[in-house]
Amino acid sequence: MATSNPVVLASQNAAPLAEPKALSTVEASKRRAAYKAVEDHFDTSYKYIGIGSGSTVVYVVEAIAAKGREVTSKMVFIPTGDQSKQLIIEAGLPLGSIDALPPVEVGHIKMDGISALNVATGLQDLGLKGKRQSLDVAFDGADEIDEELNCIKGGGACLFQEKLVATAAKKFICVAGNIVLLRELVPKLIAADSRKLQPRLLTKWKTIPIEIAPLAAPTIKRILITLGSPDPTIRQGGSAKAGPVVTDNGMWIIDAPFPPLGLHSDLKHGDHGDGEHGTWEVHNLGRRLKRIVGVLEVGLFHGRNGIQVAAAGEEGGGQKPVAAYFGMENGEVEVRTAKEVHGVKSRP
Ligand SMILES: O=C[C@H](O)[C@H](O)[C@H](O)COP(=O)(O)O
Repeated sequence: MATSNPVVLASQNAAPLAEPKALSTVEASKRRAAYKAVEDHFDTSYKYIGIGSGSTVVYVVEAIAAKGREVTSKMVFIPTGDQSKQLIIEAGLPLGSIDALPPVEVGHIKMDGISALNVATGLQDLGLKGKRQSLDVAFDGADEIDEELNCIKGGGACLFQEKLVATAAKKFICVAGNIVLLRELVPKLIAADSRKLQPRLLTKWKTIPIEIAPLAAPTIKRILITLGSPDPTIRQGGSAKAGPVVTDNGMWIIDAPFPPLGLHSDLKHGDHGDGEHGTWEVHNLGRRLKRIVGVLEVGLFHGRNGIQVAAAGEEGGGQKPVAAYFGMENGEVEVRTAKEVHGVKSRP
C-alpha cells in the first residue's frame, strides 16, 4: 500500500554553508536534514508555515531565517507549542496562531480563515477550491518513522498542537536526525545504535506518548493495560520538575509501551490487527487510543497524508508526512517520500 519511495540519497551538497565546527555528529546530521527539507519544501510564495517542536526543528527555523527578512516578513509562522513560539520570536519571524487566522469572504461563501487560506495556497491546482486546508507547509521532528511514514511523536510532550498544525497543512514534512545520542547510557559523545527510521514503529522507540486529562489518568492506565500495554507510565519531570510533566495544554503525558506495531500488509488470515493476537496494526491502535475518554491526543501520526486527503476531496489535512528527511552519520541526507498519493481513500 502506501510504503515510502525507495531511498533517495542527497549527498553533502545538502549541507548548509558554514556548518558550525562545535556541532556533534548527531546535531550536524539534524542540521543537514533540516536545511535539505527547507531547500526542497519552502517556497518564497508561501504565506503560512507551521513550525513543529523539538531539537531538530531548531535547525529548520535557522534555515528559514537564513532566507532573509525580505522573504520571511511576508509570511506568518504558526507554532506547535511554547518552545516553537519562542524559536519563531527569537529568529525574528512573524508569529501567528492556529486559532487566529482571519475570516475572509471569498465569492459569496463566507469562509473562515482556514477555508480561505486553502484557496490562497493552491488547492485550485487539485480542483478542490474551497476545501479546508490552512497552511502551505508544516515542518516537524519525529521520534520514530516507519516505512509507510507513520510516525511516533511527543517525546518532548508537544504532540497535540503538532497534530493540530500537521493536519491543517497541505504538506507536512518530517525532519529527523537518524542517529540518536543516548546520553543517559553513554555519557561521552558516542552515537549509539538507536535510529529513527525503522520498518515498524515501536522498534527502537518503545512507548507511545499520549496526552491526557490528569483527572482521567487512573482510568486511562487501566484501559491501556487491557489493550496490551504492560506498564503505562505518567511522565515525570525528573530533576527539572517535581511531579508529572505538564504539557503546553495543561495536560499530562502517559508513555504507553506496546510491542512493535504491524502494518496492514503484515496481517495474517484471521488477525485483524486489533491486539487480540498480540499485535496492533498502527491505524487500529491509533483510532482505539483516541476513543478513550480523557485522551486529548495520541502521539501516533498515521493514516493518510495531506495530499491523499485532498485527492479524496475531503476536508482537512493528513497526519502523515508527505516526505521525511533523515540526517545520516556519513553526512548524507536520506529522503523518503510517500509512494502512493491516491491509494488510501478509505482510511481516516
Ligand atoms: O514532543 C515533541 C515532538 O514530537 C518532537 O518533534 C519529537 O519528539 C522529536 O524531537 P527531536 O527533534 O528533539 O528528536
